[in-house]
Amino acid sequence: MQDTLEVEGLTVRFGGLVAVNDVSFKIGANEIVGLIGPNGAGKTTIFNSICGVTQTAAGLINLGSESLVGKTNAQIASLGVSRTFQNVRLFAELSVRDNIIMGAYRTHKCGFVSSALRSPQHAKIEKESGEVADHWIDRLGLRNFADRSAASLPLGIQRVVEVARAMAGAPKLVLLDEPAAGLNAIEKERLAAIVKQIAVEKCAVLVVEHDMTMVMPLVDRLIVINFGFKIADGAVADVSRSAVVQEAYLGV
Ligand SMILES: Nc1ncnc2c1ncn2[C@@H]1O[C@H](COP(=O)(O)OP(=O)(O)OP(=O)(O)O)[C@@H](O)[C@H]1O
Repeated sequence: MQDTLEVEGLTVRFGGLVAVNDVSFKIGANEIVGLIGPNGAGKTTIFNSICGVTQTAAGLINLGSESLVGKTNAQIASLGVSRTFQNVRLFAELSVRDNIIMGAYRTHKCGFVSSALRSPQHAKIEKESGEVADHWIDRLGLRNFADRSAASLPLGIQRVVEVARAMAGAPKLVLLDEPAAGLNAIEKERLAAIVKQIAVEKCAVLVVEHDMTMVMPLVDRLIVINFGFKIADGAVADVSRSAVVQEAYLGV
């Protein structure tokens, strides 16, 4: 079976600095993979390359049969890559439901004129997007918050809303950028359970996270980056036993 994401020989340069050096990995559907490494290792740069935010110097990034290299962030999103942010980026004044509807809209191509004139096509999209939002509200336990503004909610709930918004776009790949940042232990546990649920949706998940207490039980596999190089890729137990990883990452 074809992998959802295939990264081959990815290299990214910032002037003279090689931030990502010939990195290759694959992620299959339903797989949750952690991307870890010390500060400045190159994790965010890999993330941003997949999203089309950072220009690559060399290598392939394929989502199924589609090449993502050279595509814009918006094109990549419409091909099926969703993400959440370390600093939650919701529409603060909009309700939880409307935030999630925004995620569902992304899958539709309805022009400005059609929207402005409230054409039958636009009405249909609006109805479908509402149904998708309600599905994710119920699925991720957000019903009690659906009509509240995003800004009025605790960070732990806002992160769940971001995941729901990402899922409403029916992605093939979800990128989670430090989802545990700022959460307490209970919120982390709840979010980890939710991430496990979304992987069941034939969705591949790539998580950048420093918090090992959240990552270890969550992921199927760990990829470790150090100074731009991939130094390990395997099951959590194997990677955490690796001498190279312990030396580089844990400073042992
Ligand atoms: N826009 C940029 N211009 C120049 N250098 C950059 C840029 N973005 C990142 N870098 C450098 O590239 C290297 C990799 O950075 P990156 O942010 O990808 O690491 P990281 O593993 O995500 O680190 P952290 O865990 O601290 O977020 C670092 O040396 C960083 O200083």
